[in-house]
Amino acid sequence: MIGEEILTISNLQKSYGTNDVLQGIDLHVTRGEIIGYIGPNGAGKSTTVKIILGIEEGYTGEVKLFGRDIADGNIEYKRKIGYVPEIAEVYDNLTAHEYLTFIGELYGMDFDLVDYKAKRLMELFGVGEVYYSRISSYSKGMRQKLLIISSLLHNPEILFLDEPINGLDANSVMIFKEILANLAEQGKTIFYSSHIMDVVEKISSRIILLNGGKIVADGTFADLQNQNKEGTLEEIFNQLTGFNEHKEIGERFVTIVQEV
Ligand SMILES: Nc1ncnc2c1ncn2[C@@H]1O[C@H](COP(=O)(O)OP(=O)(O)OP(=O)(O)O)[C@@H](O)[C@H]1O
Repeated sequence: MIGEEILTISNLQKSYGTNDVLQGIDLHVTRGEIIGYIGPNGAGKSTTVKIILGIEEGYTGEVKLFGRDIADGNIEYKRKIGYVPEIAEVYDNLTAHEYLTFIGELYGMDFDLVDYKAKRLMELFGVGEVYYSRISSYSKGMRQKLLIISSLLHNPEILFLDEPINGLDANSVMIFKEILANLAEQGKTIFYSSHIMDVVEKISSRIILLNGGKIVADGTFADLQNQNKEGTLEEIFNQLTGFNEHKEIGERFVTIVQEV
């Protein structure tokens, strides 16, 4: 059902010691949205996602997924989530066939169905020929494609993607953008964290910028352009995070490199 609220975050706060990473996040996400979740290094993007996934505890505030508080002890909601972490631990000694069927079976899928889906998806992503090869022999991009496929095998309702196109070549990025647009059309919700601003600008139906523990911008790219100096998302990001020292820092960096 389009228009249905999938994710609701109310006054989410999280600290690590004296580091108050999230200082009251409020967010309402509707089915079918592609949220570009951006912010400077260390802003708390991964922390937010880990809390929603139930991997990170010790927060205050409330997180509701599919209408239920994730802290209510019922972990059934995790079956409806797909996740591509920024850094993933994959069992390198397995083949994609072994790994993906293992993941599928963890989700309670039938072996033959998951094997069929995994093989077809690998083929469509241009890596069908390494389906029976060990993951340890994969290139970076091949590994990334495997992670993307593994997050989608069980047909999740919501996808959390942390730098998902790391290592993908230009053609594969184009395929991936189409996959995301199609998933959103089918009513899937996508939460996309990345530093690659031109891709975020193009694929997101809504962009959320986290800075200093708070959401400092929330809207379509056009909204953000209207509220700020017109320009690319990269320029808006620079403006909203108050950053304009790149030239000076770059010069000083190279000066120090040249000291011998
Ligand atoms: N397990 C942890 N223990 C202590 N501090 C942590 C832990 N995890 C994250 N932090 C801190 O929380 C802050 C937010 O980290 P987080 O990984 O959420 O940022 P991010 O926005 O995803 O950054 P990046 O863009 O660099 O991936 C950082 O200051 C980080 O050092």
